[in-house]
Amino acid sequence: MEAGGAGEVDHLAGERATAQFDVDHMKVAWAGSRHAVDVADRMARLVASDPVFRKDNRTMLPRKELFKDTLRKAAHAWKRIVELRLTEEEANLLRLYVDQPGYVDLHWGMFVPAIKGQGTEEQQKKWLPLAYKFQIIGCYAQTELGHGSNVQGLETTATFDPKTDEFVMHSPTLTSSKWWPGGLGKASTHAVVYARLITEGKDYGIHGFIVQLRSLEDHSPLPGVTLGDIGGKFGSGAYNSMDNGVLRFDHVRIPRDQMLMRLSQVTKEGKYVHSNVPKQLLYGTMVFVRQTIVADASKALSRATCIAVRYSAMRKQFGPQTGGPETQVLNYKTQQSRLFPLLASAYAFRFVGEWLKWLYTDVTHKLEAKDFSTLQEAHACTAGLKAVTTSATADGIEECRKLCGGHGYLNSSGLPELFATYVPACTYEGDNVVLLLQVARILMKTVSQLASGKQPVGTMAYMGNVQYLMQCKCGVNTAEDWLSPAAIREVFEARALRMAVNCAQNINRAPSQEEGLYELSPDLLEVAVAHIQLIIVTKFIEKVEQDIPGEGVKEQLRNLCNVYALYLVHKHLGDFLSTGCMTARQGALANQQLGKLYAQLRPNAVALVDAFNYTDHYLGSVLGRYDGNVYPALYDEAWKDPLNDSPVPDGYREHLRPLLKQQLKLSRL
Ligand SMILES: CC/C=C\C/C=C\C/C=C\C/C=C\C/C=C\C/C=C\CCC(=O)SCCNC(=O)CCNC(=O)[C@H](O)C(C)(C)COP(=O)(O)OP(=O)(O)OC[C@H]1O[C@@H](n2cnc3c(N)ncnc32)[C@H](O)[C@@H]1OP(=O)(O)O
Ligand SMILES: Cc1cc2nc3c(=O)[nH]c(=O)nc-3n(C[C@H](O)[C@H](O)[C@H](O)COP(=O)(O)OP(=O)(O)OC[C@H]3O[C@@H](n4cnc5c(N)ncnc54)[C@H](O)[C@@H]3O)c2cc1C
Repeated sequence: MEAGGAGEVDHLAGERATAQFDVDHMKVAWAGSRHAVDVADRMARLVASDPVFRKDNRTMLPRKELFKDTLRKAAHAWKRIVELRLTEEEANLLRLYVDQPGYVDLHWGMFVPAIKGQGTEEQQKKWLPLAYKFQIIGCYAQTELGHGSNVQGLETTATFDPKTDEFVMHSPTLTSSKWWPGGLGKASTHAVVYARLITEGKDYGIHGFIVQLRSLEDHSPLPGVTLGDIGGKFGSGAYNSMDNGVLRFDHVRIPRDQMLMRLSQVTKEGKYVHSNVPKQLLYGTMVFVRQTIVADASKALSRATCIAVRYSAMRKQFGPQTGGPETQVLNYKTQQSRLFPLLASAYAFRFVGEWLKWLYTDVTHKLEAKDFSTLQEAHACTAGLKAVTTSATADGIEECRKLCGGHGYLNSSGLPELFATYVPACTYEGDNVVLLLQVARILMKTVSQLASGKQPVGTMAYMGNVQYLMQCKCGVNTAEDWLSPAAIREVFEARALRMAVNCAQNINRAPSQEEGLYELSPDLLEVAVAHIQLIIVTKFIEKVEQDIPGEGVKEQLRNLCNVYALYLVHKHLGDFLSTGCMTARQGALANQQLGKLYAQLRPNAVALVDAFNYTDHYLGSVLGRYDGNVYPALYDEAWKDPLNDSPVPDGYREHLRPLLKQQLKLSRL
């Protein structure tokens, strides 16, 4: 927990004293409201003070024990939620702070939303109360051994039998085995299964079905259902707490009313009826989850940067040639230029995540009113932001590990497990490359419609300003000029649009559109990234333009926003130069300004990570401790490893002793 208890010494007090802003108000800006800070604080402390939620030994547990520990924590969390009558907001936060991936994530995160989004009112009335009370446990079974990205290529079949008014669920091939769904392997009693709907001899493509998998009496798989876990995954602890599973059906029958029928129906005579709605609504659960993944990216990256900033502030190496105390590694300019852009990115992802949540809610209201005009915008923003933020976060966590030197490689630093748990976010809920290509296709379509005078809307509205953006010249003359939000916005808009137009022109030169899209797909990825980075920068600028209370808070956020934008300019300078958006000199000025911003950020760095308001329990890192008292903690932690249970290791008698004795004999010869 935070420092302040009797006898505790705050080794980072000096760092905290140099902050030039009101940390308490920054906590509000980060969390979204005073209420959000208070609820999060209460839930984090509740979890941290409960011994069942202990996690410091997690990476040392064998898989079976880790899984059992996950079941115990999930059951205990549910018990506390019921006993304390927690609200949905409080319950979600409690689960977040328990911080152990498990079946509940998929139950609440995908099974329930799939039924809400794709079930009729009647189906919702039947299934949701069961799910809400945990009388059933559900998962989301879409991906198969043979196909994940290509959802239309799934092979599982649901064939309607009008004689019995049932669907027959079947896995016709090995590759049709469901493979990966979280919670499926050992915990779930039910699944929303995606399968090809076949009726009257015709294949109508992929639809969702609620299928019971296990007995509610003894949890054994139902007849015709084969179930299991798919095996150990990357890293110790980490995502191994999750029972990602395999599922096969051998002609399993389910009642007709277990097809999710909000978007399309099958009558009892076997007639297929499609409601007058876009078929992509079938993908609605994925859009919902991608939006939550963007919010999670800021949590994971802020955790990693919190650990790296606090540790870098206490760690000392070398010193001035003239003698005197050693230098805090955070004072090295190289450390700052690697770490501060990640800190700025954590804030940027937090605010774009907040905006994306608003967009998602807005689109959902429109869909309810049968207005489908913003569906494409929702798809492009959720897919693109999911891809860009998760890739940057995974890379950022790994960079934070390196920023902590050797100690960052220890499990007790928390960083290896955080990385191993986080990195599959680049793959699940849509491989990042596949998702960026979706965004790029939409951008190419938008460019092709510009000539006809169709005005792009939403986050693509800037493309309508094509005449100006294709020829504008960046007006920056001094390093300070880069502090202008208008200048930053313009170069990001010009870069994104010019890259998109260039790519569209190259595609048009190809023998066919399809061939062009195929040949130029590496360029298309960069086009999509440029567009998404523009969105993140724009939303950060808009955030900073709002009324933000608290002494110095707005100034710090403006600083972070400029760091984020100019770091991207520096990193992608090739894009900006090759599209003629700026000159090499202006690029050098941006880098010069970046150096000045790092110097301004330095005295505020520790306070900026304190504003995340993470408990030591949630951080799970001896290096990131609030009090900065790292060395005794590292030393104590080492002795907890089971390898240190005895001074002479198991295996000495069989493998070390004979070897040593043999060497002794040989040396005597
Ligand atoms: C120990 C603890 C320590 C630390 C913890 C720290 C951090 C942890 C952090 C986070 C963890 C927390 C939570 C995790 C939560 C969840 C993760 C768990 C599980 C993940 C679950 C899954 O993975 S579920 C499976 C997901 N699968 C996919 O995403 C598949 C990807 N593929 C697709 O989406 C599609 O098939 C496609 C889009 C790639 C292609 O589809 P299709 O072939 O049908 O389409 P076309 O390309 O032909 O396009 C046709 C038109 O449709 C439009 N379109 C496509 N998709 C959508 C959409 N979703 N919405 C709207 N429109 C869409 C497309 O644009 C085309 O439009 P046109 O106008 O051009 O016709
Ligand atoms: C930890 C974890 C949890 C998961 N949980 C669930 C779950 O709960 N439920 C569920 O249904 N699924 C789940 N999944 C599955 C996940 O959604 C898929 O793995 C993901 O969608 C990627 O699909 P894939 O595995 O088929 O990758 P592939 O598509 O086979 O990707 C392999 C490579 O091919 C490339 N590629 C593929 N298509 C293209 C293309 N068109 N153009 C260019 N390159 C391409 C990719 O970029 C990648 O480099 C989970 C996966 C993981 C890792």
